[in-house]
Amino acid sequence: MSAATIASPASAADNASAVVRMRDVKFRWPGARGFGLQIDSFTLPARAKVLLVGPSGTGKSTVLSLLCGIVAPSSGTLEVMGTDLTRLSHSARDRFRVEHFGIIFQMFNLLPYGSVLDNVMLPLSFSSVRARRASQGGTVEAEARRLLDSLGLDAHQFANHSTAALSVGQQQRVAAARALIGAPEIIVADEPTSALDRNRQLAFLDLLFAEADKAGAAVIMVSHEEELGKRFDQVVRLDEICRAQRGSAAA
Ligand SMILES: Nc1ncnc2c1ncn2[C@@H]1O[C@H](COP(=O)(O)OP(=O)(O)OP(=O)(O)O)[C@@H](O)[C@H]1O
Repeated sequence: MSAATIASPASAADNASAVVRMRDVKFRWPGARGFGLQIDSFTLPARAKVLLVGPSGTGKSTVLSLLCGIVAPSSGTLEVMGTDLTRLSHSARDRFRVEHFGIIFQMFNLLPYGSVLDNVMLPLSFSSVRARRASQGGTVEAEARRLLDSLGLDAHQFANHSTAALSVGQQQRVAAARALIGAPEIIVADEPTSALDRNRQLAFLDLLFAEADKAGAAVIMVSHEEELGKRFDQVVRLDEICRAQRGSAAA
């Protein structure tokens, strides 16, 4: 296997300010025949936009789950913002995640009975740091509305709508605003554009990146569509950074 390190053009400087560093990480989903993977080295520089690509079922979402502490490696080092997540308890990882990560899930995971605004402001209930940042320019509601408008969903019209009544594209904007509110340092996005046509995909990425830049956030996005890579600083193929293992207890 080749061990590849994600690095932007100014590699030395970026490495010094990397937001994620993974080294010799091993993980296996439970069960004797569970899928496992091993990541030798992976570095996400601060403020970088990185696209992680690979065929379906090869472990892209699993890498994202490891990276943001939803699951824990069995061995190795996983450093995020200078904190080794492998040393944190499950609940400490949960607190750490909401503070430092904005996550756009593949199916968006919006609260179906909450309003658009309820959904966008949800992370602020769990992170006082993000709540403080979100209120810097006024109120947190004003910031939620600003993000929705900026991402292409008219807040005046939709703020109090139930998210269950929104189109997929509209839900995607709500999920993105929820990830961005309070300026977490890392935005993780799992195939958020797969339901859109190419023009809408690219337009959405432009809006997402403009807000991520404003917040100073790095973005790591997973997709099986390598052509989206032209919008990113770096495209990384999953098999460049990790090997998958099935059915043995090696990992
Ligand atoms: N929650 C889970 N429990 C057990 N095994 C899982 C779980 N999630 C994923 N897996 C296993 O991990 C393998 C990799 O899945 P993963 O979702 O990471 O791949 P992917 O590359 O993101 O796929 P896709 O592009 O289809 O979303 C799957 O084949 C499955 O066997």
